[in-house]
Parts: sequence; C-alpha cells; structure tokens
Amino acid sequence: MINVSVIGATGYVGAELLRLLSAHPGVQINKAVSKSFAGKKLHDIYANFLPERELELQESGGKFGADDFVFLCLPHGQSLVAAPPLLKKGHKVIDLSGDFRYDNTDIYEKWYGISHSAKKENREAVYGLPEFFGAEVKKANFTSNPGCYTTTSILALAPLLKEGLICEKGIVIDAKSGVTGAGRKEKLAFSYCETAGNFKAYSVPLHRHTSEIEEQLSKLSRKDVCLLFTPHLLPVKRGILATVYADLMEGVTPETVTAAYEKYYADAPFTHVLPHGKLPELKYVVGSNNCMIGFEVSPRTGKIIVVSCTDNLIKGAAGQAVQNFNLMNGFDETLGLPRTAWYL
Ligand SMILES: NC(=O)C1=CN([C@@H]2O[C@H](COP(=O)(O)OP(=O)(O)OC[C@H]3O[C@@H](n4cnc5c(N)ncnc54)[C@H](OP(=O)(O)O)[C@@H]3O)[C@@H](O)[C@H]2O)C=CC1
Ligand SMILES: CC(=O)N[C@@H](CCC(=O)OP(=O)(O)O)C(=O)O
Repeated sequence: MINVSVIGATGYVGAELLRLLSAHPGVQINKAVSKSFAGKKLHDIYANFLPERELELQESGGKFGADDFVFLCLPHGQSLVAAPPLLKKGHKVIDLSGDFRYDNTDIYEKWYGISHSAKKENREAVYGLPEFFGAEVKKANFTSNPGCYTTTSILALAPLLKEGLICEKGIVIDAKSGVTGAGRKEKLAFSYCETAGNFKAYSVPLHRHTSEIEEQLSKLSRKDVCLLFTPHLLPVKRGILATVYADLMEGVTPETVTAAYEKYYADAPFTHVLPHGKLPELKYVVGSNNCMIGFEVSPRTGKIIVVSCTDNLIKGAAGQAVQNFNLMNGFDETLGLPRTAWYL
C-alpha cells in the first residue's frame, strides 16, 4: 500500500483523482488538503463520496506522512510554491498544473506571465506522457502531468511527425472542450445560461497550450514545429475532441499512417487508433482513461484529418496522473483505471 495525499482536493481534478484513488487497490488515502473547506468532510462538498469514508479535508501545512506520495491539483502559479518543500522533504510528487511542464522556463514565463521561481525543481520534472516518456516516468521522483488539450493533440500528431509523414509547418488543431475543463470556479462565462446551447472559440490565436504542444512535438520530432491551436467551449460537462489538419508528405497512404500509429501505440493500454475512416466521438471515451484516434485523408487537398478524443478529467488529468503514479511505483500501468467509457 502506498500512502497518498492530495492538495487542491475540492477542485474538479482533485475530486476526480480522489474518486479514482479511492478504488485503487494499492493506495491508502492519507490527507486531502483544502484551503476553502478545511474541517469539513469530503462528502460535505461532493455527496457522491459516501459519508462512511470519513475523509476529512485538512488545512495545508501540518504534516504529511514521511513516505506520502503527493498529488498537486492546484491552479498554475500555486504549484510553483507548493512543490519545492515537498520535494526537499523527499516526497514523490505529481503536479497536475502547467508549472513544471516546460523544458524551457522562458517559454513558461512568456505564455503564463508568471516568473518561474523553481527552476531547480523544474529540471527534475519528467513530462508525464506515458506513451512517449514512460521509461523516464518509471524512474522519476517528480512528474509533471501534461495538459488535457495537449495530451489529446500530442497523441494525435507525434507518430506522424516522428515518422516524417506530415509537414511540421501549417498544422491546425481545432479543439473543443467540455466546461469542467475550466475548473470549479464561479465565473459568469462558465455558468449554465452562458454555456448551454452555446458554442464559442476562445483565446484565439494564442492559447497557452499552443506553446506546450509545440515544445513537446518539437522535442519528439526534432523539428521546429509551429502550429495554430484554437480551443472551443462545448456545452457538455466532460470531454475533448480535437480535429487536427496537416499537410501529408508526398506518397503517404492510409496504410503508412496506420503503421505509424501502430508503431507507437501497439502496446499502449489507453491509446487506441481506429481503422482508417472510422472517427471517434466523445461518448467513446468519456468516463475512461482512453485516448481514441481516427483519421481520414483528403487526396484533393493533400491533407490528413485526425480526430482525437479524451475525457479531460481522466486521460487529460486525474487518470493520466494515476497512470504515472502506477509507473512511478512499479504497479501495472492500468491499475485502478477505467478502460471502458460510459457511452451514455
Ligand atoms: N479541469 C481540467 O479538465 C484540467 C485541469 N488541469 C489542471 O489541474 C489543476 C486543477 O484544475 P481544476 O481542478 O480544474 O481547478 P479548480 O479550480 O476546480 O480547482 C483548483 C483547486 O485548487 C485549490 N486552490 C488552492 N489555492 C488556490 C488558489 N490560490 N486559487 C484557486 N484555487 C486554489 C482550490 O481547492 P481548495 O480550496 O479545496 O484548496 C481549488 O478548488 C489546474 O492546474 C488545471 O490547470 C489539467 C488538466 C485538465
Ligand atoms: C475549457 C477550459 O477553460 N479549459 C482550460 C484548459 C484546461 C486546463 O486547465 O488544463 P491545463 O492544466 O493544461 O491548463 C483552458 O482553456 O484554460
């Protein structure tokens, strides 16, 4: 049994993580930290947690067990402050914010507008995308969980770029997210009447995830990837669907594309590529830790269209964190993770 503590327990990601961890056979939940609800029980805030679990929300500070594995589910900027003392005390940590995702902290500072105050710890952080960095995650003490839009987009594009099947310039990612992607904040723009029956693009043309996707894809493909990423707010609770457009290199066939995906994902338990011409939908993944990818080619325009779907709270956040936790602790990668979507 590994003792775990979760900081930022009452946010959407923290609560989803606690839900997954509470069913994980290798985990004992020790401490759930909440700034706003300290002293209350988790089921006072989220009634889906049964009262008999008696998990009390505690103030930050105080002591973690010396061997606690700690998850940080805090807004970006807050993990910069929270992670260093935990790492110094020898805790293994997974951070789910954007604070430690960049190899180059200048890029973080430019796109987040925050001065990076933990550069030493940033150098220790492994980017937790198991499909490409699983070997590094296994050895890591500190893992930085990728973003939801970024996971969905990188998994769609990395095999094609690494195998030289698409041009690294002119890629367009047209992504749509459910409203939980924005967190549990009380903000007019995310209220029911503003989101239901509506659909809109936002942060055009410079959403911060553009930089994370570009940095990781450039590193993976050893090319200078420059792309357009446009997010949209979809009036559903969960799920991300990214439609990706790229120029195919001369002579690339659907069979070559399928072979490239197979090369990287044949052994990946949660990333599934559909047969050529079949495209995934949100209901194929929501409720699971899966990323589902489908593609079609357009000979008329010379482009490939890839559709990639995840559940933003699971493969995009809490589920991928559990996947990384499993790797860091020598468990089977799939332990405690949902492999079948809800569908309905
Ligand atoms: N929502 C999503 O789909 C995804 C989110 N993420 C990332 O995960 C992290 C958590 O996201 P999410 O759960 O959605 O966010 P929420 O806004 O729902 O929750 C964040 C929680 O952090 C705690 N907190 C502590 N300090 C602060 C502070 N100064 N300001 C605001 N909150 C604070 C609060 O809990 P308390 O008061 O109990 O301490 C709050 O509920 C973020 O970094 C986000 O970018 C990553 C991928 C996907
Ligand atoms: C719908 C919505 O608002 N989504 C968030 C992204 C989700 C998220 O918080 O992920 P990261 O941790 O990777 O930043 C946004 O666009 O800022």
